[in-house]
Amino acid sequence: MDQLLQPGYHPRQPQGQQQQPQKPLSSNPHLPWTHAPICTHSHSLNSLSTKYCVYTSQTAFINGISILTTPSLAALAAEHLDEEPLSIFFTPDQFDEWSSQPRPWEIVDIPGKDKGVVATRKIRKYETFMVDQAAVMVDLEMEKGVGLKEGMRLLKVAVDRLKRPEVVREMSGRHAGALKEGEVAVEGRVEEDVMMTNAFGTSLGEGSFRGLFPLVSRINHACDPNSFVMFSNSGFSLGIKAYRDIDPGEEITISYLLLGKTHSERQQGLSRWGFTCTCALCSLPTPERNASDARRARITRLQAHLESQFKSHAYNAALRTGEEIVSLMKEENLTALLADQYVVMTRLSTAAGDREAAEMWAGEAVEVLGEMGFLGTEWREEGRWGVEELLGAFGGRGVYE
Ligand SMILES: C[S@@+](CC[C@H](N)C(=O)[O-])C[C@H]1O[C@@H](n2cnc3c(N)ncnc32)[C@H](O)[C@@H]1O
Repeated sequence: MDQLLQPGYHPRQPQGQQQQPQKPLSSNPHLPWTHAPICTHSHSLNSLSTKYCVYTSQTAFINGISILTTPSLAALAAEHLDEEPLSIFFTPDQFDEWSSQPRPWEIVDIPGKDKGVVATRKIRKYETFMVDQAAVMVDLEMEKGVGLKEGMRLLKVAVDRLKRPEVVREMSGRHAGALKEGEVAVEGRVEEDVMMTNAFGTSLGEGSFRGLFPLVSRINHACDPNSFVMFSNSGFSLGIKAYRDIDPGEEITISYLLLGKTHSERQQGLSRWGFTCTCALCSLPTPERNASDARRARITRLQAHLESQFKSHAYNAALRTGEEIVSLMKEENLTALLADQYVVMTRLSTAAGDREAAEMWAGEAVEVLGEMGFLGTEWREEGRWGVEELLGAFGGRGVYE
């Protein structure tokens, strides 16, 4: 459930010739792609001779999309190119309201962070206030299989072929623009920098990808964020929703890391983005920060304990452990983790034969998961989320899987 920004990092190498952008074909045998795929083959032992290509549709989505992947995953991707994000994240009423109003945020300069996104009106708790669609998707297996040089060459082709390549190139890659001393200008370097700085971890079918979402890429990190990312099933669209009410002028933030980490774990996890976090949680006075860290470390220990209790069928003891986890997560304001914990409690109560408790925990889980948007847009009306339905859909989640 946690949103993750996962720019894959690999060291820089010199590059070869410039690839010229190609024009869309007039009579097109490659539909739904608007350009002839450009392909290469893997030379890694794990995926020897696997074919990877750049597939572009300039007409799909908001900015067009380029996908670097295998022909079979491209065929799967082709089934989703007409995905309409508004109908995924909004009910028809919300859709009308959304369409008739200006967007409730703007991209502005934020001191010390380059750009960022701020609210222009009050955003309500759990409101979806931004939708975005991938502009570039890169198969992680391709990156490993074809090597950095070839991967960067194809990435540049992928960006060149977009409807508006500048949407990607104007993003602030950490190194984009300024060559370091002794560094050679290489093909695809700017594009690779932007991917490293701005891409999210996402998926398509069985494949893991780095996905570049132009709007969401402007949102800065906070360890106690006011917003979170929700992906569509295809992985091509996402919605940003508020964890709590956000005031006009307040900066929109998401967490680039899994939630629940201690201060030192967070700073270490964020080091790859090249900034030291000064969010409200990281800036707490030392005694309060230590107390928060102690609660977070205890949650981690208790989760391991609960897992062993579950495995040894000590369900009632596991429920008591789980209750302490719930209370600590509430103190730490870890809403997304709480939703999972409520599912765990439902499952434990069911295993313990306590139907009443199972229904109570299922109610808590459904409330949070529903409000967060994980049960679809009509979850309140459907009334179908009892214990069995919840465990059927979400029972595989939890700390003891
Ligand atoms: C996904 S981008 C966010 C948007 C970016 N600020 C921009 O101007 O496009 C990630 C980069 O933003 C900066 N950033 C994000 N959160 C930050 C924070 N809390 N403090 C300082 N810099 C931050 C870092 O340079 C990071 O590598």
